[in-house]
Amino acid sequence: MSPISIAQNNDAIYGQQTKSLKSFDELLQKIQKLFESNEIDVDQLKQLMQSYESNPADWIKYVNLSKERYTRVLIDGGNGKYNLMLLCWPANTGSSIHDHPDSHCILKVLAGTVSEVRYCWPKDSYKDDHCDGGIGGNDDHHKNGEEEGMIIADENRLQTQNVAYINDSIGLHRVMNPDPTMPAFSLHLYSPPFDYCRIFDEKTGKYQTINVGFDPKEIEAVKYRVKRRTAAANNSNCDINHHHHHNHPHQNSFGSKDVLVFEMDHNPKHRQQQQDGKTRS
Ligand SMILES: N[C@@H](CS(=O)O)C(=O)O
Ligand SMILES: [Fe+2]
Repeated sequence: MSPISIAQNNDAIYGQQTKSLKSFDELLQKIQKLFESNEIDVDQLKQLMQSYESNPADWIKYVNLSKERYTRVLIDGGNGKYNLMLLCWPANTGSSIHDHPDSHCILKVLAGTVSEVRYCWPKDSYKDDHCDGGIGGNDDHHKNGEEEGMIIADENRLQTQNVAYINDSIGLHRVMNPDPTMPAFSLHLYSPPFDYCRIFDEKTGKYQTINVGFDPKEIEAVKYRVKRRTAAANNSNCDINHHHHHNHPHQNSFGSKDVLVFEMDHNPKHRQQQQDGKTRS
């Protein structure tokens, strides 16, 4: 796969006149279109995210709200170039302090209000991975046994429609939905995608590496399975003695047409497997 180079152009002129996007699908398509290129302007991405006017009816179908923790629902795997996901924050929940391994992270609040607290990297942690390369091995980087509390760099309250951006060179963060009763929802775009990150202890600055996955959305609707069969099997009018179409790629040797048959799948286990497969693609 070719590497994606992401340009950061602070003088970007894009979006000065960005018209607002009223449809979530249009946003998804525009993001896909942008990523057709191998050089993507982050500012352009931010502006795209900014330009979408959140309407819960658009994205409610992705919602998967847990009772006690935030959930991550994959919307678009971006052909390996990015992950676009809906994060569902129950009342009074938050993430641990974490990094975004070499990824650009653009976040848009779709509903509710979230607070973002930014932290400086604890001494040596950033350098460790970026100079020595490689995660894993020894997660204890406080060689002299000294422990240091983490330093808050910044605190932002993000309202519905607001967009925030972070990457490892900016620092670490923790996102929270402080509301005691209302859930919050945010749209996150990560490029390139990552499936692990580091979480940090606020008091000691020590970290551990964890895997981050997706929460498959429960499917309410009946899904279809696709089966392939030939029309000859259930079409008595088919004349199997006529061979004049045998060069056609969709004709089998008996001259009947291959058709796709959609079949309802009533087995909930299959449905779950299908969904699992989809969210990991
Ligand atoms: N980066 C976090 C969400 S957030 O707190 O920014 C994640 O991908 O799960
Ligand atoms: Fe994050």
